[in-house]
Amino acid sequence: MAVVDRWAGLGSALASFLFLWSMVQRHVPVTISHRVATWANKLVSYFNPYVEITISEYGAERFRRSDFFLAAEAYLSDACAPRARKLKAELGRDSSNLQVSVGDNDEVTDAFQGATVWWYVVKKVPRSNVISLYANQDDPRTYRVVFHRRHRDLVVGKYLPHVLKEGRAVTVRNRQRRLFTNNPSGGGRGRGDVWSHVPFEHPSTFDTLAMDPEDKEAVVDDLEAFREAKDYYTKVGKAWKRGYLLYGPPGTGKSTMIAAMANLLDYDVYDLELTAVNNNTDLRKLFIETTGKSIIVVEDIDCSVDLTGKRKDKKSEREADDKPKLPMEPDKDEGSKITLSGMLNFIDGLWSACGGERIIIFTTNHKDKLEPALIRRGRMDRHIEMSYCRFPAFKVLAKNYLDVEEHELFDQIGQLLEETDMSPADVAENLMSMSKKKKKDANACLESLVKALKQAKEEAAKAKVEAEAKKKVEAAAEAAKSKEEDEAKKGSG
Ligand SMILES: Nc1ncnc2c1ncn2[C@@H]1O[C@H](COP(=O)(O)OP(=O)(O)OP(=O)(O)O)[C@@H](O)[C@H]1O
Ligand SMILES: [Mg+2]
Repeated sequence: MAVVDRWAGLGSALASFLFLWSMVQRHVPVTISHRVATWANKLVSYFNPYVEITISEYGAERFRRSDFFLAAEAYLSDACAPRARKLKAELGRDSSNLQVSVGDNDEVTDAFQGATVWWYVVKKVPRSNVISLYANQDDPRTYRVVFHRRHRDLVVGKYLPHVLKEGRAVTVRNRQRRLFTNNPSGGGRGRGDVWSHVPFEHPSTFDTLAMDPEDKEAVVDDLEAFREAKDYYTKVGKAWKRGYLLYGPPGTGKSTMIAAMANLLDYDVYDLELTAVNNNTDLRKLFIETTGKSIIVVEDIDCSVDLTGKRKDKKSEREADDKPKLPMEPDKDEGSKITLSGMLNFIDGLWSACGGERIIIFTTNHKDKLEPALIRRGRMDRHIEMSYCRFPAFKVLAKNYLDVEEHELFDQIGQLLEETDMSPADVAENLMSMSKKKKKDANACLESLVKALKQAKEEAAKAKVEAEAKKKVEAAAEAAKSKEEDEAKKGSG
């Protein structure tokens, strides 16, 4: 880098010369002084083979740090910090991770396709008599990127875009993922007004998720294909998003799977509570304020909106009838309700393409109650059934909870699980409660599970007998009633 400094020295010598020249230029015609200055500049650039590009911390938008600067900072901390002599360690804004970056007024060297690039971190010291209104801008920094002029095309055309791409990827890798929930409608305009967030720290992964291994592998493959498919979506002219419908009885792992998906893809989660949204306009606003690399979840979609478009809670829905829970026709009072058309726009409206890389997930306990238009392929691209715990899923739970992969009771448990519908949540609870008391005594846990399964089987058989008896009584009452009506008709005739 000494070479660069030597040329920088020559530049400043010539600058001093130009200053002296300006002192005497009032005695010289303007055109001549202008020419001399131009020649001097040409002379410097002719002999100085180095080119410099600066990246300022605050660009045109004075109140926001420039995206390129942030990407360059992340890139340097990842790729070049190990070679820097002065390092700066800080805690990320949302994270507990320690982030190490290149220190102020230091230089690092980077190599790219045979070209050497020098990076300088220059901190502008604030003038003592200036009071800044913006705390962050007290001491803005600038990156100077210096390279030989023969690499100009390479640096501008390839290296800087590479820095931007890699820097953004590092930022995504290092960020603390977040779980967002929507604030009640009527909030302001920014993301902070419509969504609140907490760190997303759910430990679920596909390894700990109990389900049929083949189904699990298919879901993982699908998600990984989606993540890599940016070019494909562009080629076929589709917004880069994918919809999943997770359906099945309570406690079968729908919410757990969403967390596993977020952990696999490294995405944020937006948990959309429809009962807190006033109308289609607010719904759109919420969608627009989501970012890329995110999963937008509507849990219990069948319980959120009814035929008239009013929101209701899960309990009152369960007491309601079996009609589809979203209106087919747009409601007349469109401004004050969420309608089916609003929901469809939410999923595949024009603005859903902004940013891309989003997954939309609906969960439900009653797939049959959903409006077919809402879940047709193309909107909900994949329908995933989460079912009661069968033997392959049980094996995952036994390994997770008890560290047991083989056991003499497995055959019996496998048989019982085929005959009895028990949710993975209930199976897990049996394994866990015993393991707490008996310090992970696998035998005792599995015996307790066998007992619970037998009991559940007996109860199911009893309920079946009772239901059949009730049906018979109802049929007999119905027959007696119609016989009475027939006789009454005959009597009156
Ligand atoms: N398939 C599964 N694999 C591993 N754990 C599971 C699974 N299903 C349920 N569990 C356990 O049971 C608990 C409840 O599961 P979860 O909340 O995912 O069920 P759900 O299908 O979303 O239920 P609901 O329909 O009531 O929302 C989880 O915290 C998890 O510990
Ligand atoms: Mg759930």
